[in-house]
Amino acid sequence: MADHHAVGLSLRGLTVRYGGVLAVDDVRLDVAADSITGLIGPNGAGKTSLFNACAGLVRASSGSVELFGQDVTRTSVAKRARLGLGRTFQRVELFKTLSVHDNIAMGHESAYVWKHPYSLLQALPSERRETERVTEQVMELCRLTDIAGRTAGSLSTGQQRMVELARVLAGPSRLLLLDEPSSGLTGQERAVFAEIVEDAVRILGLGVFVVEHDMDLVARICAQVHVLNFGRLIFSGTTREAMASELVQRSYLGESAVPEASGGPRA
Ligand SMILES: Nc1ncnc2c1ncn2[C@@H]1O[C@H](COP(=O)(O)OP(=O)(O)OP(=O)(O)O)[C@@H](O)[C@H]1O
Repeated sequence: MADHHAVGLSLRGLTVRYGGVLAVDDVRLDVAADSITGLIGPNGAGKTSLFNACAGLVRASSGSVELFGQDVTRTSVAKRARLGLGRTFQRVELFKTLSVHDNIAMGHESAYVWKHPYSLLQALPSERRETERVTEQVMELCRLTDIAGRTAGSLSTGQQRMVELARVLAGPSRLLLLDEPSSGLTGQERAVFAEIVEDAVRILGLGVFVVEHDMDLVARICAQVHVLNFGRLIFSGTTREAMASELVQRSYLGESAVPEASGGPRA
């Protein structure tokens, strides 16, 4: 990684085992705090396991995870979230009967609910005003203002993904883990999603670490990529370098997944 980038997430010797399965094997990588970094690799390469180890959902068998310079290897999911780690999941999970606005507001309230563990009703007026301000800002950023009153359950998959992103952005996150954010999105929605993530990074000053199979999207938004294969890190560099790397091509990209200059068919 270029020296001028502050590091958001730093993995050293990270290893994840499930019984006899070595899912993540001695991975060392850095994720910038102020740009978008991709994590790619074939099915079963260990991408989700690596993400889960970053978030604290699975335990590292060995090695370490640092978040903004603080060792969080043995820290709970909730504590990592409070330290600024946010994540979205492959399957969107929203409160289906609540409005878009209220889903996003809850993303902000969850940041201080631990201060008032018994009831959200104890939130101070100043906290409520702040929740409203942040919710409006994030809805605007994610282009959701027009559908603020709709219930989440009535939205298309693409819209639900935007709401999920907005909900995470409304929280205290400074570094986001996005797991296959483009799955279920149309081509048009992918383009909009890419713009929104880029806007969020620029305007809110975030780092993003994204697992994504759509190489067009990766090539468009990621400054750096890390490539996993059989749990091992086989490449780190710019997306352009990854596309040009024979090792990456051979182990992962194949012909059909390489985006064509003309924007040809996707894999
Ligand atoms: N809970 C588990 N118990 C046992 N083995 C697991 C478990 N989760 C994942 N694995 C195995 O660990 C390896 C890495 O899986 P992982 O899901 O992390 O890969 P991935 O790159 O995210 O794959 P995909 O792109 O298909 O989501 C695979 O061999 C998988 O079968």
